Amino acid sequence: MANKERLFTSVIIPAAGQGRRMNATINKPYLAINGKPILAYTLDVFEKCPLIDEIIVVINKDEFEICRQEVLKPFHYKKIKLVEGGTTRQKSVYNGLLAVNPQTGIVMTHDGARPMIEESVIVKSIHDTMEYKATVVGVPAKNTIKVINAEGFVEYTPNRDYLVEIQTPQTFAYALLKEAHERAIELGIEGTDDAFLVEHLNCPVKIVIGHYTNIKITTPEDLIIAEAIIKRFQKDV
Ligand SMILES: Nc1ccn([C@@H]2O[C@H](COP(=O)(O)OP(=O)(O)OP(=O)(O)O)[C@@H](O)[C@H]2O)c(=O)n1
Ligand SMILES: C[C@](O)(CO)[C@H](O)COP(=O)(O)O
Repeated sequence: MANKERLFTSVIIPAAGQGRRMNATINKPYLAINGKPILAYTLDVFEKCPLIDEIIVVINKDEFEICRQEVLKPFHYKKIKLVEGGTTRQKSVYNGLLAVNPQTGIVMTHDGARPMIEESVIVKSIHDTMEYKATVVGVPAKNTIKVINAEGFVEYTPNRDYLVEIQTPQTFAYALLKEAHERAIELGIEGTDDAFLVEHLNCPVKIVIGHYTNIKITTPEDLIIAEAIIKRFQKDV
C-alpha cells in the first residue's frame, strides 16, 4: 500500500441489529428523523462520496422488504448491495466481507446507526489507510474514565491524554480485515469493533480524529440529540 494509486473501496454498513436499547416498535435503521430513515442518512453520505465504489448493507432476513420500500426505493441509491446479517455485529460484518467485489483493496465498516458521519472523515480515513493499512475514527475522551473492579470500586484512573472514544468508520486493507475476522473465528474471539480483531494480529491501528457529532443512535435520547444535530449542521436534508 506504499504507493498511493486508488484502490477499489467498499464500505460494509452493518444494520442487522435488534435495537433492544432503543425499545421502539420498528428497528432502529428504519426509525425516521425529520421524516427520513436513519439508514438513509447514513447511506446518503457514502453514496455521494466519490472514493466509495460499493456499499454493502447488512440487514436482517425479515427486513429486506422494509429496507427496499422505506430506504432504497425513495432515495435512489446506485452503489448498494443487500446482504443478510448474523447474530452479532461481528458476524454481520463478516457476511459483508464475503460479499464485497473481488477487486476490493480497501474495506471500511460503518454502523448503519451512525447517520451523522461526514464525508471529510471518510476521505481522511481512506487516505490514512493507504499509508497505515488500519485506521479507526475516534474522538478524545471528554470525561475522566475510571477502571473499576467487579465489586464496583475504582482500580485506577488512566491518563485521559491517551483515551479515545472509538467510532466508525474503521478502515483496513481488505486482506488484513478478512484475515483478522477469520483468525477471530478460529480463536473464538468476539469484539465490539473490527479494530479489536486486527489488534489481535499485532497490527498497529492508527487513529483518525473525527467529530463528536458522529454519535451512534442507541437509546431514545440519542434521537433527540441526532434531530438537533441534523437540523443545525445538515440543513439540506
Ligand atoms: N447482529 C448485529 C448487531 C448489530 N448490527 C449493527 O451494528 C451497529 C451497531 O450496533 P448497535 O447500535 O449496538 O445496534 P443494535 O445491536 O441494533 O442495538 P442493541 O444492542 O440495543 O440491540 C448497528 O448499526 C446494528 O444494526 C448488525 O449489523 N448485526
Ligand atoms: C463499532 C462501535 O461503533 C464502536 O464504538 C461499537 O462498538 C458498536 O456498537 P455496540 O454498541 O458496541 O454494539
